[in-house]
Amino acid sequence: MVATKKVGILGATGTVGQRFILLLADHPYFRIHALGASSRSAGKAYQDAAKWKQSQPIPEHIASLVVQSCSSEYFKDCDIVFSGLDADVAGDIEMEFLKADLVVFSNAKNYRRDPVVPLMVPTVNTQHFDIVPHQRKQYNLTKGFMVTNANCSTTGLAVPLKALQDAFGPMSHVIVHTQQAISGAGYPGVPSLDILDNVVPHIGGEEEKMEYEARKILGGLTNDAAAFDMMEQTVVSATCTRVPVIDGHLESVAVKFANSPAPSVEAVYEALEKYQSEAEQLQCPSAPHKPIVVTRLPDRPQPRLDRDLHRGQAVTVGRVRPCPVLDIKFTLLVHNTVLGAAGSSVLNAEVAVAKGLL
Ligand SMILES: NC(=O)C1=CN([C@@H]2O[C@H](COP(=O)(O)OP(=O)(O)OC[C@H]3O[C@@H](n4cnc5c(N)ncnc54)[C@H](OP(=O)(O)O)[C@@H]3O)[C@@H](O)[C@H]2O)C=CC1
Ligand SMILES: N[C@@H](CC(=O)OP(=O)(O)O)C(=O)O
Repeated sequence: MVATKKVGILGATGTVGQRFILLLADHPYFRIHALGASSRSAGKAYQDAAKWKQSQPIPEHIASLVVQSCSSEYFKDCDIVFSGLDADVAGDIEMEFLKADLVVFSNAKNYRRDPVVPLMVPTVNTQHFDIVPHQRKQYNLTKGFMVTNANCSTTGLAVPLKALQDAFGPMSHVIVHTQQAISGAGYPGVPSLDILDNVVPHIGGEEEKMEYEARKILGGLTNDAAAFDMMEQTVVSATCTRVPVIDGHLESVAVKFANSPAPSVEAVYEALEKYQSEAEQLQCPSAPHKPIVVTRLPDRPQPRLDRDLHRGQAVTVGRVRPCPVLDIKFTLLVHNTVLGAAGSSVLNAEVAVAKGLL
């Protein structure tokens, strides 16, 4: 039985913030205690501040909570602070919270490349929590620490790549092409006249993030748990596009393994099916029973049909086939605002609780 933890949400009114509200409203041991957003929202009841766009209503006990500005003084009683802040402001605000010795789980890109901050996908690299004691020393903290989650497209990619790396050793080349949902751009996001009846073949900064982040996530930690070892032997090439889908990023992936011969299609399916995560072994309440849902149907995965499997915390993988250029290719689907954003933070925090870090 885990003792109740008070949690705060920064950026609570945004697309990711709204997902946090839904994921945390009935959580078995996290209780929403404080909500933060910009000065446009501070002082208002949540239901008046948020442009609520979820298919479920605002949970009753949250609707009347007053939104605060994002200053650590209003969050000092929180055991955990989840951040869905706009990246333009996340850097300064999250650092102020960390220096106030608070525990911060961030969705923003600002600290993903920090040498002592884990970049964590909860069904992939929760072993990276081992750097927390070193991070605390660096920042002179007693109980606080910061963990970031990855870019939403990188998150979907990292899960099957980890299963393949565990089963068949390192990959030398990964080529990925994404078809990303419009909710990835926040609210109001991409203008309807740009996206309806159209595909936009560019998402600023996204390809560089995927090419870097996958290698930090799939790398290890040094023996003294004071630095990350990037997965240097793998080159990742990404092409990112925006398509008129509301939620769910679809990705076409081709990989070449460093070792030969390459595994068969059947061996790849089996490795994906067998893959398990530490989050599930630790019996975290939001852990998917299967981090990877394998489909052998020829026309799946599809965003509308597969994004909510395992409450949006699993990655669906299908269409595994030989690649005439690299070794094998497949298609994956990730729910970009659940496992790709708020869901990752919540599950990362559950793992931190299970590991006794807070
Ligand atoms: N959408 C997605 O799929 C994913 C998003 N992310 C990342 O998560 C973060 C949030 O994204 P998203 O929810 O889409 O963005 P939104 O634009 O929908 O929401 C941004 C939030 O930040 C708040 N905010 C803006 N300016 C300030 C400020 N000056 N001070 C305090 N709060 C402020 C807004 O408050 P207010 O309402 O008051 O303006 C709002 O709550 C971003 O860093 C994004 O890159 C990561 C992975 C996936
Ligand atoms: N850029 C992503 C969402 C996002 O905000 O990513 P990041 O957290 O890496 O900035 C998308 O548009 O789908």
